[in-house]
Amino acid sequence: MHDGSGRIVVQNLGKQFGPVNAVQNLSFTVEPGSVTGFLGPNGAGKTTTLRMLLGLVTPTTGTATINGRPHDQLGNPARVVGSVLENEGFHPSRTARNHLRVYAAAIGVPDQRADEVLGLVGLGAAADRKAGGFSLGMRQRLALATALLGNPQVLVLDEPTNGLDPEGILWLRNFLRGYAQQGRTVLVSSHLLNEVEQTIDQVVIISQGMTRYYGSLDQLRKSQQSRVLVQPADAAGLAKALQENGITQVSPTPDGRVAVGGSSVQQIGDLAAKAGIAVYGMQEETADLERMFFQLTQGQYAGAPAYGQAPPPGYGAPQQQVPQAPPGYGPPPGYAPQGPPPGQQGAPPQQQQQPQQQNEGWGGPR
Ligand SMILES: Nc1ncnc2c1ncn2[C@@H]1O[C@H](COP(=O)(O)OP(=O)(O)OP(=O)(O)O)[C@@H](O)[C@H]1O
Repeated sequence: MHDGSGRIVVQNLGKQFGPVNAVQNLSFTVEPGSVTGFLGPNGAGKTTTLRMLLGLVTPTTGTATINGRPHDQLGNPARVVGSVLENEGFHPSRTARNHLRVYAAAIGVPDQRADEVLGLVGLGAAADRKAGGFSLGMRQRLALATALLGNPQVLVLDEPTNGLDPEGILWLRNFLRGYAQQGRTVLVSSHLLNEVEQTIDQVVIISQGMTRYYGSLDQLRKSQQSRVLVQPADAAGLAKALQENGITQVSPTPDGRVAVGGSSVQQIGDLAAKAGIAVYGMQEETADLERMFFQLTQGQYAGAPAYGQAPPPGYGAPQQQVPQAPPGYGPPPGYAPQGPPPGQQGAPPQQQQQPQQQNEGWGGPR
């Protein structure tokens, strides 16, 4: 029997399709009570990983378990895990209710559950309409309703925001957060951080089939320090003056400026004046999570040492095939090519939003 924990554990998972390494040595844990984003660009290996988790693809290496068991050992898996994968088809001439009743019968739940889940996803009014005439948003809702039939403890959704309008994304966000607040597990893949950023607590970022970051989104956010870009008459002289005054996060930029972290415009200006170094311009750059996501997934950036010192903890060249970067940028503290940052695994869920009415937006009945 499975352990009923609601935990997803992926360990050293790999999948090779002929010469293609779709997934390589992937490890992460998804805890119940939270929404975890599974993020990466197109072709990163997200769908392959989810399909291995759901028993649809056999791993080349490693394991993927739900409640301590691989999918094929879950007994009646639809009662444990509900999933929506990309491109799921519906019989076009079957009504939404009948579609659900077919699936309900297959997993041994009563017919009336079809109407319950239609209500949950806001499709109650469209129960007798044929799925062939549904909008993309309505089809997404119907797919979610199908996943909910078995009242599963775990939900796994592959790119659920694809094709949704902003209202639909908001609806889905509230629905998923509400689901996790009931102590259930939600794993959502996406190639767009900004579409799921406000929905997720934890994040697994992959690229080229490998883990790039695994931990809480809050920690990733906190690692995003703002910095000041300074254009001085004497870059090396300014760096020296700053370092002598305890400001150590100083590095050159490709365009000849000096990037300074952990300091204010005023403080830098005062120290430059004291050292007799003219400053022609200063620009404050605020934290940008999207940029960090891009850096982690595209692998175009890696840290460079600052003036005369080692990079700060967590900064520096990643250990896995990530090309070179402009100086001054690097993966955040908590960057984890092969696993979670210390203390991040199993972090307690942080829920902030209450579920709202579940019948608005997302291409609802027309
Ligand atoms: N059945 C298959 N046979 C051969 N190669 C495959 C197969 N399935 C996936 N791949 C390859 O594995 C890699 C990862 O694909 P996957 O679909 O898992 O990525 P993804 O992150 O889900 O991308 P997307 O966001 O575009 O759906 C890609 O290079 C893809 O072409």
